[in-house]
Amino acid sequence: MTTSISSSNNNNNNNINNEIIHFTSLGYGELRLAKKYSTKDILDDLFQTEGGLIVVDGNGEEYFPDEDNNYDLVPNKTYTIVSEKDLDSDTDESDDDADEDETHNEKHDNDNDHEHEHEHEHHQHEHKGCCNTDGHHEHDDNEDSQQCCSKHHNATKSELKRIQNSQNGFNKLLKMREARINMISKLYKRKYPEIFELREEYFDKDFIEPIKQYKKTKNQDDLLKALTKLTETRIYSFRIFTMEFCTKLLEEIENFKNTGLPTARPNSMNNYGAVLDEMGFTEFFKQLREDYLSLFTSILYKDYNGEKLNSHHAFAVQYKMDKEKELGFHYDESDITVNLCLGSEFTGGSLYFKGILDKPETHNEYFEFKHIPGVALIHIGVHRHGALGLTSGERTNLILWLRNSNIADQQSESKLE
Ligand SMILES: O=C(O)CCC(=O)C(=O)O
Ligand SMILES: [Fe+2]
Repeated sequence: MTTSISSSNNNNNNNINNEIIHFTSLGYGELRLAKKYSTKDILDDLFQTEGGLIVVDGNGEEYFPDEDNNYDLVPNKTYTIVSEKDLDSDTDESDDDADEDETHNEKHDNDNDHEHEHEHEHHQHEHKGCCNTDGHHEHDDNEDSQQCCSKHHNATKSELKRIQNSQNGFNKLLKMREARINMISKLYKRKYPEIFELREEYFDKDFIEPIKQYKKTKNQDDLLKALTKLTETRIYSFRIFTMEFCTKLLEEIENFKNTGLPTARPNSMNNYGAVLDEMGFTEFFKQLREDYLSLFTSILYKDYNGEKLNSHHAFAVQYKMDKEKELGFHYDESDITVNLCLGSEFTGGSLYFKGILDKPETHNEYFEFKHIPGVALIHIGVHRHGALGLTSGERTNLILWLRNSNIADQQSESKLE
């Protein structure tokens, strides 16, 4: 069975894709939001600017709301949100900034003060989503492989780190997430409400039968029949959900995106997709982690916290020919990752693996895996990997970052080259 996304039978939500506005905020990530939701009150809430919201376009021009609280913004353009409060605290800490400038100039001999100033301004006003700021530890010398020059990134990296490392910055990120979740839970009309609750009937029989058998026999070999071992570095493939469920989930994600409700970037590297936890799937994935996936991880990945998973970040990544086709070489901010292809139709886009970060003896590995709708992989989070370019169609994958951490849903990912 092939999966395809239908936009014609969306219930209640009109397709308003062409009215999406892109917002970026210094140090606090990016957001897609329908024009109809881009009012002063909503933006203040989503960016936690406490009334001190400033909207600036790519030329540095400031926008002001009309009497109905609306801004005259152009769909598909990127606007920067600045908080008056953050500007104040930036001025207070200008001494620190000067120190950081020196560090920056050491790294880039050809930088001068003027260039730096320009980079800084460029970052504030024209940041197009090339490098999210969520705790991204980048080691990239190859500027060609990035849309965004690393110089630009580094110009503000220390500053962003400072913001994010501070307790205030972290609390603000949490509040922003809470504001998105509140808005979505009030306004989102689910296309398939039943899939937000984990039911046994959604599992592929090749996944659930071995689990049932294992519960009777307590024999690990019975459980592991659900998985196929692909490499000595512990990459396994398995079918987890039925194709019918995968198709519904894919349509639900598409439906959500078409509403124009606030959509954060899924992680620091993927630009397109959605955070499933924010859509209302947190309980679903918590149950999946605790009652099902942990059975496997506690046997297979003891040395990577497989027995101690207590949080997750569930998101979808999307690749399209005219948008994002590939994903750079990186490792995940997870202990263990599950990656399930949902569809729809595509060629290319294979996943490749090149050894585990903390196991140098594995670094000459090269393993390529062709994504197949309905088939999942499970691997160690620091197993270095990337996705090759799509050659046609569209690909959406569900990614589950499983962690032992007190902090659920921290979004980051580390780039390697
Ligand atoms: O596109 C893929 O299948 C891989 C995505 C991935 O590695 C990630 O989001 O961390
Ligand atoms: Fe990844």
